[in-house]
Amino acid sequence: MSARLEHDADNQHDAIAQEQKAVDAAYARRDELLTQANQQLADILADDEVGVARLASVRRWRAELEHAERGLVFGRLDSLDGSTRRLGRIGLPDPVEDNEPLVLDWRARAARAFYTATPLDPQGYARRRHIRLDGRDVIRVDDEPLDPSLPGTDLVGEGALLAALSARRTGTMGTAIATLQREQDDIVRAPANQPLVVQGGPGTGKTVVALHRVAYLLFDQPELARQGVLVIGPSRRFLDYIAQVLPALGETSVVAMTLDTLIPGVETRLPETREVAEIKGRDAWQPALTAYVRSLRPQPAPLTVAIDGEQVTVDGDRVQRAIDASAGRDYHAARRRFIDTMHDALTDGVIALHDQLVASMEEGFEDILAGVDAGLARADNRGVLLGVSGGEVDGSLTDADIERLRTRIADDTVVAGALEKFWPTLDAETTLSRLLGDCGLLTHFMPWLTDGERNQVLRAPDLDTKGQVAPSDLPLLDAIADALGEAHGSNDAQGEFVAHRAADRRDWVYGHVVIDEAQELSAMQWHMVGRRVPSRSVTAVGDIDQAETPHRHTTWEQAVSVAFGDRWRRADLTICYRTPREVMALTPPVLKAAGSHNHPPRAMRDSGYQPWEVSATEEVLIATTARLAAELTERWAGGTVGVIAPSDRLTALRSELPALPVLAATEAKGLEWDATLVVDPGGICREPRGWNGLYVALTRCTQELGQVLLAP
Ligand SMILES: Nc1ncnc2c1ncn2[C@@H]1O[C@H](COP(=O)(O)OP(=O)(O)OP(=O)(O)O)[C@@H](O)[C@H]1O
Repeated sequence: MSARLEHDADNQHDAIAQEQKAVDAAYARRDELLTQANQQLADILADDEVGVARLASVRRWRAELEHAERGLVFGRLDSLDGSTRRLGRIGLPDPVEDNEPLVLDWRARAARAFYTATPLDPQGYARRRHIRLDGRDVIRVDDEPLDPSLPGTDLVGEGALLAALSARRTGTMGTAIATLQREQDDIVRAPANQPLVVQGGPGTGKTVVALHRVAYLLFDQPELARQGVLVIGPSRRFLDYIAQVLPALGETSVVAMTLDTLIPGVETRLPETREVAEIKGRDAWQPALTAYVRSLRPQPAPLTVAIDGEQVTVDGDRVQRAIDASAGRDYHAARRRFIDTMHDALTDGVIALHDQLVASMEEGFEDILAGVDAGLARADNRGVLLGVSGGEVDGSLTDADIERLRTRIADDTVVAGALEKFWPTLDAETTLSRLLGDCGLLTHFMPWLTDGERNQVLRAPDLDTKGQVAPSDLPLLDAIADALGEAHGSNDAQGEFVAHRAADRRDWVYGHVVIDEAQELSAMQWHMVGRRVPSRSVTAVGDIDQAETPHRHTTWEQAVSVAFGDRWRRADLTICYRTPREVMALTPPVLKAAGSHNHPPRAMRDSGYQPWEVSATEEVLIATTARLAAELTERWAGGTVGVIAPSDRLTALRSELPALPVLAATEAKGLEWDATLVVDPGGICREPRGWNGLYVALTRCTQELGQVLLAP
């Protein structure tokens, strides 16, 4: 061993020993805090609001401590003044109150330099150290001097980053808190008071950034935890990331959903064509549906209700005034207001009837009146409620009598039935199905549909059974549900954590919403998201060049103007961490053919594997693919291999390759493997938005790409 290598090894050994001491102290503190938290949980009495809130907060803290077992400490910053700070997944306070924390939370402002300091901009620091743990053992230490006289690079912690990126893929996403890059960190910590749209090519860490931003915002703005953060991802698999990357948060303050599950209790099971999805995604549905729901309010007409055997009528003018006075509210809120007014009007009607009877009595028909009143009182106890009886009519009603009468009218099932008939409660699914099943209504409210489009949208009205909706119906359903409002006023959701309460409510208003693969949202889906966050505190990440849904937008301006107008900010991620340089070199012509004006992101590393192509005729395509896939599986043993092919080849390939993921390009979005085999790329290009699909397919590998071309 040369003297230099020996010296490095000694240094590494000393540094590991030094860090091990600090890491041991951190784990001891974490264990102590965990014991304290468990003790507090046993002691807290949750018998009032304060107790319940305290219990929830200690539970949250305990969850954070539990999940911090892995990677408790990952870095250290050394200041020019000789002081040091260690960074970790969570902050650990020193046992002595005023002392510096033992471990600084990576989200704290003071931790920012760990992600942004470079030799060119050292921010008062002399060194950054990455500490790698295996369980509780320090196994490696990487030092990076932040000395302005050294050559600079735009990568932070390059050694640790390269090690993380070159590791074999296991199929699960890990946290990147130790190696977040500057442009990523800028987005993670950006203010949340304005919509932020993040454009990033494949592998630039959009998902990583989106998830770390959630963790950061909940730390930096604890009040967000009260409202909760909604994370919308493209697939179930994406949602599993939450559990891997944000374990403690996922349980308490974060609701993770796909667009198809945004309405609790409604499942999207009906298939649909791309054409129908495109039509139903258009912005013009929003005003059309609002107008349609408005049209369902009743027309003014006299309202006659039998109360205690008497016909009580509210005249048309008063009904008209009540309908007018309820305007400006959603359908059910307006209905509730109208019904309140009708209860008043019917009470007035009964009182008027009573006054008439008294007046008649005064005119000398006491005996007739007494007979009538006594009969009514016997029949239904009205006499008791009015405070009068056949034997002792004195003609006057007290305020308490009138109040009792009104309550009774409000509780009367016959009155309720008549009012329900006049202004019915509606459910969103039936209301939407009626519209979609009625050619006349569609023509009236959506005159902009061509005849062909209307026929595609039109469907049998008997499909209104619960759950029978297609994915593109969901935003329509949501728009209708919003215009209808809650039929019975707000019902408080149950659950200890915000996440549980929010997930059960369609109309929960979140503090912040994060959307991954945001390029796929239709205009109507943007409306659906917007309803959940009226503050427009939104982070949307995506790649406009990977869009595969049938909606027509091709720029972010077109995509998000529906939701944000022009009041949004854009940030770009420009470095590709996944796909190696050799593979990214293939993508510019594909991107151009997809009609994009963007540049592919800059790959940050070589893998040492040149992409390769093999040609095969139709007859041997499957067998050739199987052979090549077997070779790749062997070469990448311990890692992962994925196969991407045109949709019409999937069935045949899947039966030949049962042990491997065989996916269409659209299904492969967001996924990555060590090696990817793309089968019949020409066939992928011919699919709808096929060049975008091929762009996705080519950029899934972290190391090696092979293509099986179809030979003529
Ligand atoms: N700062 C980082 N440190 C370590 N790994 C990172 C970092 N940034 C990104 N990665 C890794 O790079 C890969 C790509 O990240 P991610 O999936 O977030 O990219 P993406 O932009 O969402 O990609 P796509 O558009 O293809 O879905 C993942 O393996 C991720 O863990």
